[in-house]
Amino acid sequence: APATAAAPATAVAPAAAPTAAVPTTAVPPALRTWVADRVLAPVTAVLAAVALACAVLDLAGVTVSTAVQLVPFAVSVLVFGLPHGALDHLVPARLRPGTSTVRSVVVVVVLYLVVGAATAVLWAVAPLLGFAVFVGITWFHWGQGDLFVDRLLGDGVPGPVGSALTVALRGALPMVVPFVVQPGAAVQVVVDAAAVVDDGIARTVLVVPPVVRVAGAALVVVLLVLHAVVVGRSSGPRWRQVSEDVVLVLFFAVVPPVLAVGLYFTLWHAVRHILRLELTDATSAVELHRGRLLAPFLRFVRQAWPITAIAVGVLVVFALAVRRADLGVYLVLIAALTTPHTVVVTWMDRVQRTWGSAPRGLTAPETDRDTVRTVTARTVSAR
Ligand SMILES: CC1=C(/C=C/C(C)=C/C=C/C(C)=C/C=O)C(C)(C)CCC1
Ligand SMILES: [Fe+2]
Repeated sequence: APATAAAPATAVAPAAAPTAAVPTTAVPPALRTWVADRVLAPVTAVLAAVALACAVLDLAGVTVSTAVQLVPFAVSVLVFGLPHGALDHLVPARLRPGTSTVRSVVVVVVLYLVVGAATAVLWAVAPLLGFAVFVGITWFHWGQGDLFVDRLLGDGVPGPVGSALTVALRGALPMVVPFVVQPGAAVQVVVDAAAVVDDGIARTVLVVPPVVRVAGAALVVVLLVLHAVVVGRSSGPRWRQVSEDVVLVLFFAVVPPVLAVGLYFTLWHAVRHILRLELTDATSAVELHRGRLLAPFLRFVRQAWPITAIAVGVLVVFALAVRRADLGVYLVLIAALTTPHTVVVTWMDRVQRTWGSAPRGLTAPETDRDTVRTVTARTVSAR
């Protein structure tokens, strides 16, 4: 009898204790290492290399052609970028036990129709305001994407204030730095996108007032310094945080804005979010825990292609309707999709508690360490 009484206690303890008490150990170290070394570090290195190349070209007086600058956004229609939101309809079913797939799909489809339509109406009535709201939402959304990765890896700045600082800084780097350092090029993108819905705006000459540039620069510097100080004081690993901050600020300062934002969207934000989604799929999560990156990604591609195809269809219809096919058209579509997508991801943040001190359920519940061990043992013994 004592043996049977003791058994459940030992079986439960290892899985439950770390999640509740020590957030940094909620994700096994192996997964943290795979993600940091094989996904995050290579992407940071690519951005650093592009920044260096652009700085050298700039010194040599060479300008990067518009066609080349558009490549990452063009690629993002099919690779990483547009697909990264294509599983939103499955998110409630995956993260809330007991939610049926049908209910999950219906709720998210209604959300997309209502919130996406509201965004489209705002653009139709006031395109420049529409773009401004889009920049604000992207600031928040790209920041929250980085916050999740911090929580997954157990580094970064903890607690609600730390979360707000992380989101404010990481969203500001792509959304504020281009307007501060390369205002002419950045503002041209805004005018081109607004002109999709109101061609009168095409002739508008927008300028970023010097005072706004100075205020933007001051804000970014303050956020960078605060982040560096708080990360420096923390006991966790600091190298990733600080190196990413430095690379991102230089990247958005020297790389032409369209190229910079396109590369960041595709390789940084979308890749990180796809990883987050893969971790909500039990099969993929187990594979990720074992260091496999390709199989979960192919699984994601299989799950994401139908909605991606629908989104591409909407893009084509929209381009035909406005009789243009350029970055502006793509950005208007992304704006309409990003508002509901951000609602879904904010809901994920709530369920996964990424803003609090003790994040929970960052990976599918079936993939705690014991399950991974059992699955591994089963696979090994089957050989
Ligand atoms: C292209 C570009 C800009 C804005 C891009 C935006 C706002 C993109 C948003 C994409 C999203 C939200 C994708 C989904 O996650 C700026 C900042 C005006 C600077 C100039 C280049
Ligand atoms: Fe996103």
